[in-house]
Amino acid sequence: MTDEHTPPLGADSEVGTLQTVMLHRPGLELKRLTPRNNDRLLFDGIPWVSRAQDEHDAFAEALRGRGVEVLYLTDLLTETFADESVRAEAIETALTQLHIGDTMRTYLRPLLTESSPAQLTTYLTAGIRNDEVRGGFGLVTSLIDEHDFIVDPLPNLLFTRDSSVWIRDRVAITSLAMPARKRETQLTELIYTRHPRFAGTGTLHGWRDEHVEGGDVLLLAPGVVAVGVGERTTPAGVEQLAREIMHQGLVHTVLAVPIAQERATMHLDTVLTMVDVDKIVMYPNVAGTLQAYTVTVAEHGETDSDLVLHVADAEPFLVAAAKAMAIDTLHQIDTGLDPVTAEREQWDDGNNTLAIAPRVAVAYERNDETNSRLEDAGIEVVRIVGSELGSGRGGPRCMSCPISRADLPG
Ligand SMILES: NC(=[NH2+])NCCC[C@H](N)C(=O)O
Repeated sequence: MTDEHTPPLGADSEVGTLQTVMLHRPGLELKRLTPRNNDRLLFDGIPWVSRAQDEHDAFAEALRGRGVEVLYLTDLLTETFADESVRAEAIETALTQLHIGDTMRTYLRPLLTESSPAQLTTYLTAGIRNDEVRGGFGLVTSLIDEHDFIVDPLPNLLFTRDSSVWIRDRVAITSLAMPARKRETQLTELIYTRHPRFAGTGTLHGWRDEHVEGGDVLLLAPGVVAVGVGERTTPAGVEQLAREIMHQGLVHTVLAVPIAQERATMHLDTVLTMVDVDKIVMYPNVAGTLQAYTVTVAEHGETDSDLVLHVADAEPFLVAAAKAMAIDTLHQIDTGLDPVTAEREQWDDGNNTLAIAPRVAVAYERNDETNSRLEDAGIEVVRIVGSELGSGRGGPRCMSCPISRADLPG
């Protein structure tokens, strides 16, 4: 559903003027975090939820102040649930995925079916704790601790970057690697396939059992995508993504970029982000060693599986990227940080900026050194507070899924 006020869907760069973005305002699902489950649920601490909400509201307001339309994942989901058949489909998929046994399944089905669209959104995002179910008791509920979950909460929904990514006018429904996040894409898939605003949008999702996460996917330039391969995106995952997007003619080159399989560098966007059409901010401690394999099409085929790929030898990332982008140099902002400061600021997502236009980037204010070097290089830094938001290890780029960006001039 588009009208003259709705920009066309999609993005073909990291830096074209941001028009529409999907965020998730942290809610009840964050209140589920305890010292017993935070590691499994991929948070490094227990956030102060009301403060996290304030910080997030300020982030959204900073974007709106720059003319960006902010959509919230849970609003879209609730709107999608206005349709009873979508609710039924969501409930069946959720029930199939949960490890709860048939007694609990039989009990939950009517509970979920009778709930309102908004209540269903809450159940599916904030989860259901054992002590919150009344009746339907069976072996499973007796064996699970009363404060454990029948339906796990999804605290990492905050990081909307990972559970879907737009490449030109298609949206990839990703396949998340960590068990704690798997259910997230069930929700993004419902939104993109069933919400009227996205009617007719083509989806990419041929991953089978492989993984691709949006935080690993960087749209370096129209036609050129870099994909991190490490803790989250798997080698066969990037191959499949490359096949799909090259077969569909969305891009001509994919750069596969190996990154250390560590929490600190879980996604490519924790290591580098773009701040201008030809400038990136990059974690200096990896800058000297980051490599890329350039993947292009050697021969087209009937289907994406028939495509013959050409994979070049690994080259330094900046060299491979500039060649693919057909520019002389992809500049790395010289942050000149000593390795310890660099390591501290990388951990706090200093390199995880969200460009809202060429040379304008949203960044956590705490990363003083990186931010002032960005400013020295002529980048306008829109600072946001992230003391609580950051405890999930994600910055402004992780917390945003661009749905529409203006094409770059020229
Ligand atoms: N695009 C990103 N860097 N996302 C960060 C995600 C952080 C989240 N706690 C996770 O471990 O999955």
